Amino acid sequence: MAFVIGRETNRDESGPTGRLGSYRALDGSDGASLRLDVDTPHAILVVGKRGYGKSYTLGVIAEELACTGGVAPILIDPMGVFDTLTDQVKSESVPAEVIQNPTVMPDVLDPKSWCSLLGLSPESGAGGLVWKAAQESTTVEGMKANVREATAADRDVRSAHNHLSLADSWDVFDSDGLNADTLSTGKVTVVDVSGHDDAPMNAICRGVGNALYRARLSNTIDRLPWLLVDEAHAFFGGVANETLQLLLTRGRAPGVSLVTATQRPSAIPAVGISQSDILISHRLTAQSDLAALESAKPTYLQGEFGERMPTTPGDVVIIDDATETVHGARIRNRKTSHGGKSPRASTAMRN
Ligand SMILES: Nc1ncnc2c1ncn2[C@@H]1O[C@H](COP(=O)(O)OP(=O)(O)OP(=O)(O)O)[C@@H](O)[C@H]1O
Repeated sequence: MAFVIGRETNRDESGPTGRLGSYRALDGSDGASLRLDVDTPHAILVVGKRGYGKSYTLGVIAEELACTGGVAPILIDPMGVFDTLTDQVKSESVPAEVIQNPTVMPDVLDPKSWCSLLGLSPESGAGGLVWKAAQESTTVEGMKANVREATAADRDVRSAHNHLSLADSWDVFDSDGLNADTLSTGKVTVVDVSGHDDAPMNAICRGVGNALYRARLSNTIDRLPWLLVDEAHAFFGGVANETLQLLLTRGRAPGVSLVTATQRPSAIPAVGISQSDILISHRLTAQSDLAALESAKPTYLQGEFGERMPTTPGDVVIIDDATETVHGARIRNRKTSHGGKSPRASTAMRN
């Protein structure tokens, strides 16, 4: 019989689950099957040092969600490695689509976030102009016009205008940008933000997260969204931070799940760890990362965690708040191919 991570022991057992992998026996062999509750909303944090399987695990969760009814999985892909989810697989099809060149609505950013996105202090002359423009206009063109018409020092007008022109050149803002209806499909939607700098990547992540949250609050979509974010430290450090924290603290009530993956748990806010009800940890060795996890989850981590630290890619320790249990497991093989392999000179020589 399989154990279901994230499902309280006294809960009805009929809801959907996804296959995560299997227990890791002491001799390294596979034990009983381990599944993930995908019936109710969760906040899941996947951590591990480079090359030990975080993206692979995110791909496994995405594959399971793609094959689950009633959910809308959306994966923010900063490295462009998840387009392989659309691979045709013989065994079982994984419904997936990739959105290249995604755009979001400009009004997803409030005036303060516009200043922060452009690296302007709201107290500066140029920052003040951007703040006012964002308050009074909902398109980047409109904001630029607003700045041009402002009565202010030439230098500030030029600076504010140049910063807005830079944002325009990213091509990520559009009044017809991604909305919850387009994102809420039975497939896993990969939002490819690779090729963008941190600022535009963050704007897209924020736009997608906000759209899903608002749509669930206003009951305009039926499916329960699951937002999966790889390299999450890059988003917790930018304008997407506010949205990710909102989803972590208030997302589950309207039915929005968040799955974040990072190689640097010490670089994400403590709430990113403490508010996650499921922690999937691949191998970690940096003392600062272990300390960040231990200070946010002391009850489960003391003793057992260090002792069970995995040594092989694909092996994990799972800490489950719902059942207050810790599990040593091996994540299953992907159905679709994994696109996150490190480039190797020896492979390039063979080609
Ligand atoms: N569950 C697994 N089963 C089989 N192989 C795995 C598994 N997890 C990881 N691997 C192997 O480990 C390699 C590295 O995994 P992955 O790309 O997910 O690492 P990562 O932790 O995301 O690294 P990075 O931080 O560099 O993105 C994969 O290419 C794959 O070969």
